[in-house]
Amino acid sequence: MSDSIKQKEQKHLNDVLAKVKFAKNEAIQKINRAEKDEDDINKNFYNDVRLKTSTYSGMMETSVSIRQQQQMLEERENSWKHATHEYDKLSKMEKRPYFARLDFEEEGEDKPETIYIGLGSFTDRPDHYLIYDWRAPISSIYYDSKIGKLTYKTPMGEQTVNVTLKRQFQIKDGKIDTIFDTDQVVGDQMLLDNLNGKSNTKMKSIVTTIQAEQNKIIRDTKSDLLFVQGAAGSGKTAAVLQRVAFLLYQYRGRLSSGQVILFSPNQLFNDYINQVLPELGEQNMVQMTYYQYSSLRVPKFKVETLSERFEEDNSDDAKLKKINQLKNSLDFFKGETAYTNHLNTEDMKFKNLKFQGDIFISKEKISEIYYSFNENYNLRNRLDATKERLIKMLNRRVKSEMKKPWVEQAVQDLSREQIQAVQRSHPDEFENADREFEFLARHIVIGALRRIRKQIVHARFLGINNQFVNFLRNVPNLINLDKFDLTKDEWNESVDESIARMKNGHVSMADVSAYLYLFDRISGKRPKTDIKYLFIDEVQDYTAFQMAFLKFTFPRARFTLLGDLNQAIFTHENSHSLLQELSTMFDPEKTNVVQLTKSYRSTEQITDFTKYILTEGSQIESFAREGDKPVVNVVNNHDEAIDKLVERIDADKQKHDTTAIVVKNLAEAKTLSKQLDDKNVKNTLIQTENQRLVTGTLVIPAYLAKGLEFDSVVMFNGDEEHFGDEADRQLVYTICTRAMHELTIIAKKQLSHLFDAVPDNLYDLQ
Ligand SMILES: Nc1ncnc2c1ncn2[C@@H]1O[C@H](COP(=O)(O)OP(=O)(O)OP(=O)(O)O)[C@@H](O)[C@H]1O
Repeated sequence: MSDSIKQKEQKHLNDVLAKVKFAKNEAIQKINRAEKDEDDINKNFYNDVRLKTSTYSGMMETSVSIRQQQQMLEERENSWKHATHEYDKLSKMEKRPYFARLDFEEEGEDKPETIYIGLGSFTDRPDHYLIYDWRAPISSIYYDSKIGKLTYKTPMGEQTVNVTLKRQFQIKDGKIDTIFDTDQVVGDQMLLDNLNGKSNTKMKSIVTTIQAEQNKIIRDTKSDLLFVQGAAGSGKTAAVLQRVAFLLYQYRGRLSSGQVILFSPNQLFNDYINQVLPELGEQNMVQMTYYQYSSLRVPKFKVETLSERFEEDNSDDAKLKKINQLKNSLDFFKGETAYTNHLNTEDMKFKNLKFQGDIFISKEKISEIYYSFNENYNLRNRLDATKERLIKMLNRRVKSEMKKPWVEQAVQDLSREQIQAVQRSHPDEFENADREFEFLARHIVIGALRRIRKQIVHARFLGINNQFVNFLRNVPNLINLDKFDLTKDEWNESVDESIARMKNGHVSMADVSAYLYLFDRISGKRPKTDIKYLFIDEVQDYTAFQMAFLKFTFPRARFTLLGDLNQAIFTHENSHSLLQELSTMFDPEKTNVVQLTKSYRSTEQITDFTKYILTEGSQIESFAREGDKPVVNVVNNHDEAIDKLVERIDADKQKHDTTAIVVKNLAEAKTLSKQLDDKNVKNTLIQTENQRLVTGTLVIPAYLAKGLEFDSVVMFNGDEEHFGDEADRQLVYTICTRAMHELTIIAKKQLSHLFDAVPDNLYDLQ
């Protein structure tokens, strides 16, 4: 780039920065003013508020005057918030106000236009944009087009422009570092620079280099279901976080971050991505894992953890696999829906309401009331009407209970202070002693019955555990077991196991969703209509049942699902039918399936190697970023394997911030970490998802490495003994695709056959 262009651009940058500085000073003054005003209002509160409390009109006047003071405080608070937000935005802009420039001519206008694009917009006077927000309609030209004619969408319809210049900047602390002019969509050089960087414990935003196919995902506003199927490292997670920022901008004032929910694979991942939105000047959406969501809702049970689930899924128990396949299916969801519908006419289980050890209202009576309402009632209003009746019954019982001997005794046992305290709510004299007794007795009975009242209000008379068991027992009548290759006996055995687990206070991942769905249906829980957008990352690890349940729970939400069917580490072969089952849950007209085939995370050498692990990996394209070929070490025994590992760790220390040694499960991770400790090799064992990611050498089980990336990855025990099963193929792919710059596989005796299809020239055998 010629010096004169750089000088001109630096001059423009200086002008913009001067204006940004000026605006920042104004924001500081506004903040100071708002703080001073607030201080003054607080100080003068008692002078300004006219306290008159002796007459009614005086009291009214006082309250109006307090309200006025409050309003003034609120206004100052708002202007303080606004100015602080502005100040934060401008402070970021001072370092790097924009990253791109576009020159174009609009159709019908002969004067060319120049715009600059940055993380946020900036005007020096109304409607005079010195910088456009990257999410503004016009900015999409930058992401979508090469040089030349194109159309883009505006709120008023399509607009055609002729783009004559696309320029990218790297600006550091107010100085232009580099300038690239490009005729590409988003120049490869800038992307390459970004991808060459080191891994980080926090994911970064990709605003400056969003690719055209990612931009389609980010700006989709039409679909009810947006399903993104993308290769490992193709930027699914990155794109979806930009999408959240885009939606918050597009629907500002109508959509808040609290109405967007993201389900992530594990807590570690939540932590990894939680800086992206704040970096873009937006607040984080609600983030949780499915495990958190479900376990929060069943506090009395311990839900199976990620690690337990992983071990279970990899067990060789064929029957268990079939049972889980059934429980995870859409058929199971439909069967349960049919079962709950039938509860409208019969079979609802109730518990006795007890008082002082005796039955107060029997379950038979409750059932009689519940089914006394006509068939137009649904489960929710049937329950509400039952509660209402029970409360009435309870009220009627107060009188008869007051005559019971225990009440007489309780009244006699009241101390003088207790009597005085109770009588305070009865300011007048009692007519006679009988009236006084009655008053005290009523007070005692109502107090004693309060627990039952609460039980009624909270529908504790529903026997949810019993009901769940009843449902499970009924499954053979609701679902064709043959389809799942199960016998009635096998099913019944599994029900016994579920019951035994629940008696121990545990519930499996496969059971918990069905349990919650049943609970929500019979308790008439209202769906969460406030959530407008729901995102699921790593959707291939979800079951069709879970998806149907989430759709039921968040009926107004638009779904964005991201997944790589090749990385299903929990649901394996089911994952391929997930897409098909999903298509039956959403309107096909409003479903958009997008494929991302280019992988950005890894070097060309790593992507070319990893795609051969998959049986159908030929579609995956690598991004041209050079690195070393993956290294495969086949050694004779464990000691040699550890020696090779230590060698690798030492070599990596010179080049990289993070080396992750990924093993199959937690037990292996623990053993290996200890062995490295014994050799004085510093390492961090990642054993729960509640830990924080750190740099350095990590030892991590595969299921916790989901969605993450590291400079260098060592797959330890990549041999036939540990990964000899065809079912491990997707897991091996997930492990190897975590590597950004370097990949090493250490195997004892014989390399796993899952690497058989990789051509010899794509790796170095050492
Ligand atoms: N357009 C882009 N510009 C810069 N970096 C990008 C871009 N797209 C993706 N990346 C980077 O590539 C890496 C992989 O992206 P991401 O984690 O979003 O992929 P993914 O599809 O979710 O992967 P996986 O399914 O393997 O977890 C990240 O470091 C991300 O920042």
